[in-house]
Amino acid sequence: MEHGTTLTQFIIEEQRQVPGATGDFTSLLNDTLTACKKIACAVNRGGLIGILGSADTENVQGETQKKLDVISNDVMVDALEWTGHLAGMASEEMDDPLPIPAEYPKGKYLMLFDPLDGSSNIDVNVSVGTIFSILRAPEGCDNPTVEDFLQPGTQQVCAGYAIYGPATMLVLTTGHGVNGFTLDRSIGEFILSHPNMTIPEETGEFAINMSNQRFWEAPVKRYVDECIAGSEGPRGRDFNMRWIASMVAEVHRILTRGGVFMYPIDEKIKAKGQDGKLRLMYEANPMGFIVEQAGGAASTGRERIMEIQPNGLHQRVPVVLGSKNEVERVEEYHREADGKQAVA
Ligand SMILES: O=P(O)(O)OC[C@H]1O[C@](O)(COP(=O)(O)O)[C@@H](O)[C@@H]1O
Repeated sequence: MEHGTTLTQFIIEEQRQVPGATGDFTSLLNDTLTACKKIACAVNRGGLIGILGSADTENVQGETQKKLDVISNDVMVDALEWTGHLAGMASEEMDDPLPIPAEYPKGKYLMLFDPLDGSSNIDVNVSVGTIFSILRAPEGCDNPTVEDFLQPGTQQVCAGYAIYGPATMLVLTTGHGVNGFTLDRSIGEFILSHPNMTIPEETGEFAINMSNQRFWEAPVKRYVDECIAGSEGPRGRDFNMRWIASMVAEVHRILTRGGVFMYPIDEKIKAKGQDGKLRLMYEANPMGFIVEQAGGAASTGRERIMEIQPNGLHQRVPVVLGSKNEVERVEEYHREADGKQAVA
């Protein structure tokens, strides 16, 4: 595809390779693009129209919502509920699945999304984003239950994210590689700018919230200590560290120049009775699909994320993703530690 290709043209030409494609999926993606453009506009003008700061409401995660969390969620719902392509949708900001109102036709897809990822960065003007995952709805399903959404990541039809940074970009996969599109505000179109994004297997860059170090499990402590020990240590080479606190921005950096991103389980998270920080259905699964399609790997440290059978809409999981060799090394350290624990 030559540069200058719009995302709509890209998807239409890709769908022509899909036997029996009806155009539904292409339209659903177009509706999602429109929502992301509207969110980009709101994020961009946030300080001018008084929508920065907290909404003083809590979401199902027990987190205080930002005004833009709520606004972005409403934008996604308004852009998607009337289109006739969805049977239902679910979001980080909504406790339960949202059925399609009776006055609108129902469709054959389910959409899960994190309307604004990296919320802690909104007010400080650091990159944030929207993450989405598209699944097929069970045949003839008009009113999807939670169970209908609980499909492993391997069942995703499409996964993508919009990143609202110096440039607004949209990166997605439909299972045929990963492509990045930049919003050309002069024409209001996403244009192919990063064809066939791939993650190098080797990297010298890791990302983790170091302030949680004292709570980490032994395999993560060992991996990070060895990176920090650099050329004098067992890895025999130096590593750089990054932490933006927006998963979208971390994954985008890794798709652009490699790296490994970790939000492992730790004693602090366990003490809250949780299984991780990040959510499986609308953070780990879509990012796992994108990373794997770009030649990387996505794991909990102990298993492939995309093979997890979900047990809840807002289920949390540990996340280790990025350059394949590093993810496999972290998994190896978990096997060794668990093995030692199993023997002990
Ligand atoms: O606050 P911490 O521990 O640095 O965690 C940052 C992580 O939490 C998140 O902000 C969670 O996502 P939300 O902002 O959608 O709740 C990730 O984007 C990011 O990687």
